[in-house]
Amino acid sequence: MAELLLSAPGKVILHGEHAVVHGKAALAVALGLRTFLRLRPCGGERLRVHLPGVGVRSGWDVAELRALRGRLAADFDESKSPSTEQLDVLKEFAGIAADASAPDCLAILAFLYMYLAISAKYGDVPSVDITVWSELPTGAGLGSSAAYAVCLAAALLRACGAISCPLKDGEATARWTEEEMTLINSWAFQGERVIHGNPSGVDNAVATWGTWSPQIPIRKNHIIKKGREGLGGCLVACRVPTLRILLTNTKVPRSTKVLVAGVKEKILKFPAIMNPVLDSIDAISQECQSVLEAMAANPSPEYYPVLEELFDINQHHLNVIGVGHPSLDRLCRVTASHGLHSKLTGAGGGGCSITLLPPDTTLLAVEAAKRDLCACGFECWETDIGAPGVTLHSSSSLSAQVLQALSES
Ligand SMILES: Nc1ncnc2c1ncn2[C@@H]1O[C@H](COP(=O)(O)OP(=O)(O)OP(=O)(O)O)[C@@H](O)[C@H]1O
Ligand SMILES: C[C@@](O)(CCO)CC(=O)[O-]
Ligand SMILES: [Mg+2]
Repeated sequence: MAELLLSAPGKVILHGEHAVVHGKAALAVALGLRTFLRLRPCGGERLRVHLPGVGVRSGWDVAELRALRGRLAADFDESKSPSTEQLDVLKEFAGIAADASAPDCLAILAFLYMYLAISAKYGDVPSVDITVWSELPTGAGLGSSAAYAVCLAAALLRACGAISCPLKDGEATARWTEEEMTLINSWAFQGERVIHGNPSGVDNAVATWGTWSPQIPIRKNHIIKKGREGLGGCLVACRVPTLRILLTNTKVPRSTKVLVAGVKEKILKFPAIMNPVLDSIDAISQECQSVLEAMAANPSPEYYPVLEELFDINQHHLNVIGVGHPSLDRLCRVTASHGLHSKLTGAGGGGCSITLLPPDTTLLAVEAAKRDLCACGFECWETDIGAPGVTLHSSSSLSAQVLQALSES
């Protein structure tokens, strides 16, 4: 088989993080920052993996992996969750402690699970050398785990022949068919389960399908159907506005898995208090969607104060459900001092926030806000919102920087 180069985008959640895990709506957009994967055939019956973002360089004998697959003795399917017993066997095999949650451990575990499950269902993956490199910060709320899982799912499914290679000679990029993307998304969701514990599936859906429009309403357990209906509906029914957003990374590390588990615990402890908050977040997502649709039809600046107020209310709600952080409070105060409104995005607990930049925001105000945010030790950047989902690339379509990062293995 030939070399494969592919990529998947990160995402920004405008509203609905955490609530989406409990069946509420979320509005998410694909981000112009991507994770890239290179798969190269190699000899020697070895599988080699290089993940520079999390400091992993590992390799296993293919025969050893086949034996491990036998030990798991499972009927793998894209609709089946990884079981605790299976993950325990993988941890033992990879020398990972039972309670390990470090980025490299989770990355290896997700890789091994997807490799074994996909090869068990569709046939052996040949000896290959896989490198994954990302423009996304890891564990910062921008969907790095989902972009990683989507890249792995697409590469492994292609390597064992379960999906086609849509890239024709002379083409720069290509996308898979709807049916193939559904399969990629389902396997990526299982990879996300290894990393997140109990993901909603919103992040992998966005990384798979991407979006050129700033809204895909998605609910847990209706990911593909809802997401596709939502996306199709948006593209057909309305034009959507381009939002200018400043992304800020507090650089405070956190784990989505831990934060999602913490919210669940709070809901179980105080259902009568927490459930109305989730309902309110759901209403915010619905309201934001209506406003965005109205803005698309009538791009008037009068809508921005509403969007800003929704950011403020949701940020308070996210603090109430326990996923705020002092660094995020500080960030919101700094942007507020420049008349700008922010909320955390993704799992919270640190990580990234989004700040809305209405069209009348002066360059000077943005620069002043950025300067003050950087002075807090944060990193911020404006980036494109709306990006294609999982994509196959020819090597000539990738920048020299990406190619170099992928070949430094
Ligand atoms: N480029 C990568 N290479 C290998 N593993 C990665 C890569 N990017 C992410 N991961 C895995 O995903 C984990 C981070 O996932 P986590 O869900 O906590 O954060 P996130 O996806 O960046 O944020 P969020 O889920 O809030 O959007 C890392 O600890 C690592 O295991
Ligand atoms: C916090 C969360 O809602 C978003 C993480 O990007 C988790 C999920 O949806 O799986
Ligand atoms: Mg994640």
